[in-house]
Amino acid sequence: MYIFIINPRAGNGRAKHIFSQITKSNLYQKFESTYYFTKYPGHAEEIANQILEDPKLESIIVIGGDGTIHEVLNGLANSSVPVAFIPGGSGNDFARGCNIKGSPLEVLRDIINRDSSSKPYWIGNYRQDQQPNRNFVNSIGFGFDAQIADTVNKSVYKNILNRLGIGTFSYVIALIQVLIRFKPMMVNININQKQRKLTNCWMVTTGNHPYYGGGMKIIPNAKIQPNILPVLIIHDISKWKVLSLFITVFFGKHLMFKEVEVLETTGFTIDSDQEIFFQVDGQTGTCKSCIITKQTEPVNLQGTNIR
Ligand SMILES: Nc1ncnc2c1ncn2[C@@H]1O[C@H](COP(=O)(O)OP(=O)(O)OP(=O)(O)O)[C@@H](O)[C@H]1O
Repeated sequence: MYIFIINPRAGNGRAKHIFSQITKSNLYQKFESTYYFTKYPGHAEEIANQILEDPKLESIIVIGGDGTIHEVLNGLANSSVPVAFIPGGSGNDFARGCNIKGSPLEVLRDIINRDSSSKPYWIGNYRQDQQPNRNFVNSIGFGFDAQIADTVNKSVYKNILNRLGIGTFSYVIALIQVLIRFKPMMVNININQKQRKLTNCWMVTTGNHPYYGGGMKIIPNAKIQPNILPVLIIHDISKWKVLSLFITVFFGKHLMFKEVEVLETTGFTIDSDQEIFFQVDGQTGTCKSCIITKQTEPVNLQGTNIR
């Protein structure tokens, strides 16, 4: 049996609308399924964890955005149950990263038709301030990008621009707002057996695929692969240069700047005496230390076009 988990709030109601369309289709009548709507933040994680006990469960189909798939994959712990995703959020970076194409019904058809050929996808793990280990599905970032994500999440313009289909523009507005007030971080990074102290650090970000902020190619060389995490570090840069650097992010050309480093590692730690702003799959907070690694066991994803 297929079990749908739908976030009715994702994409300002888009996910709910998509599921309603699906239930009216002939395709929906062709397989056994049931569904759950999430009722509050964190609920998708609880649902995913509970339905694992269901002996009839064949596959979980998530309809929502990046926050919803983040919760579901955290709720599944290390289970090998196949997961499929129908994008219904605002940013949908996960769908972009996994090359999920077509209308919701086309994606559903792919999921149903290809259920024997799921593709592996390697998520990342993070552990902040001695708290339990958690998973990131897209990316985790510290510093400037985290403050931009936080400003976007709290803004009034996010929903308006998303409705107009130009959601990425909210990141441009937030970038300028954050640029004016941002103070570079003082952080210690332990990476590839080297301890580095960065006194003028703008951001440290890693991801399981290139996309962030509704389609920006923040880590252009990130690949869906086991073990390796590309880590992008921006430091010792002036505010004006950051502005020109972020314009080039849209074309993936920001790696040309000498202040941008990309290292490859199996894991790293970051810490500071001060609270560091972080974003994980678009949700934000602060911490003083974090250990980041890549999960070795893959998630089985259905209905993607991962190459
Ligand atoms: N019933 C609900 N009421 C309020 N919030 C909810 C509910 N169900 C889930 N949520 C929360 O909604 C948040 C946003 O969901 P999600 O990220 O999937 O959509 P989005 O923000 O529109 O898309 P994207 O992250 O791709 O831009 C999640 O953090 C989730 O915890």
